[in-house]
Amino acid sequence: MNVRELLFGRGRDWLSHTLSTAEHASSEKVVVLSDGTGLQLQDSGLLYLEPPAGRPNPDNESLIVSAGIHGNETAPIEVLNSLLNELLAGNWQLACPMLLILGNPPAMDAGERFIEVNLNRLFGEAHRKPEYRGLAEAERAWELERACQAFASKHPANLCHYDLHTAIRPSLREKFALYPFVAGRDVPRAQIDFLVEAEVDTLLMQHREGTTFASFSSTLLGAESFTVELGKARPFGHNDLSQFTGISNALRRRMKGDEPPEPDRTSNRITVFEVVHEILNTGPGFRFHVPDDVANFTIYDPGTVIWEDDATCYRVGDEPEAIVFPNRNVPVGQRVGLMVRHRHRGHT
Ligand SMILES: O=C(O)CCC(=O)N[C@@H](CCC(=O)O)C(=O)O
Ligand SMILES: [Zn+2]
Repeated sequence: MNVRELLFGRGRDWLSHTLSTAEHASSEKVVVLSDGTGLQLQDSGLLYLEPPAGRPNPDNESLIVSAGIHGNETAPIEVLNSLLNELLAGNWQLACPMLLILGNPPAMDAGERFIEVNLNRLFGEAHRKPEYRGLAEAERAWELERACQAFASKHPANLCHYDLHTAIRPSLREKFALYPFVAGRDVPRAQIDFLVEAEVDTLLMQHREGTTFASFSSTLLGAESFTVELGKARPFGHNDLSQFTGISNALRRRMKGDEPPEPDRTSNRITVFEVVHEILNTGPGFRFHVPDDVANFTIYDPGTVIWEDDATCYRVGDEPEAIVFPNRNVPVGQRVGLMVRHRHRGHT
């Protein structure tokens, strides 16, 4: 049996193993590759990797890379699975400690965004709310938090987390990253370089703390974290993986600990937006005036009414604003969309 089969079973890889164990906890397994890299399958979709002692880790960094937090966002899942298959086949060697996560196995198996509740709204303290008690997604959020906390305590230096997604709508800016809000910080230059290397050309700065996975790892683990949107969500078997080589190559380079490419500092490499307003479903009187089929980053002129209810009417302010993640089908209290505009200040 090769290492892959020892970890995941005959004929399986990480993805097929995760789908096959979607409904139950998988037993913990540990294997060591011939080069000394250790792998510990902690649970379904939860894999810890550690290079052998003494292997150079040039930037002394540790990586958390997650996909499948939404089960129907399949391309990033396939990207991570392929990178792991390459590593297990001995095509390259791992330089840094890493936690790889496929977030919501039952939703992946069902081809759905989530089963009972959106996992990416349950991090931080949110999974403890009474209304989520007993739900599998609340348990999973807590399990992922504990795994990340254990990883961060063991490898606190230069912790980075990339939470990979694809979007429901088409997007006028196809690949973009969201930077969770943490008071008083700005995006490090090396992170911008990495996003550009991954062919992500748009960055959206959040305006307040959230309950997403990336927000949790930024705020509570002190990680440099991003939610990275890589294109449109499609079912397994319908992705054109040639559209994802940017992120795949950039992540592989980081995992191997290779030098980054020389950044081109002469051009405007990334366009920065900031969130100016988060639209929430306010309940029965809520009316959302953005059509269902509108693309992310569609621009609205000043004065346009975006949503209203019996007490409030939100109009675009003095400068044009764009809509991101419009989705009227969310429970009361949850996000229907983000209004964003170009950020004036900043080098990035
Ligand atoms: O396309 C959509 O409407 C959602 C795509 C998606 O899952 N995006 C993340 C963004 C997380 C963040 O706001 O940082 C999400 O909604 O959870
Ligand atoms: Zn998503």
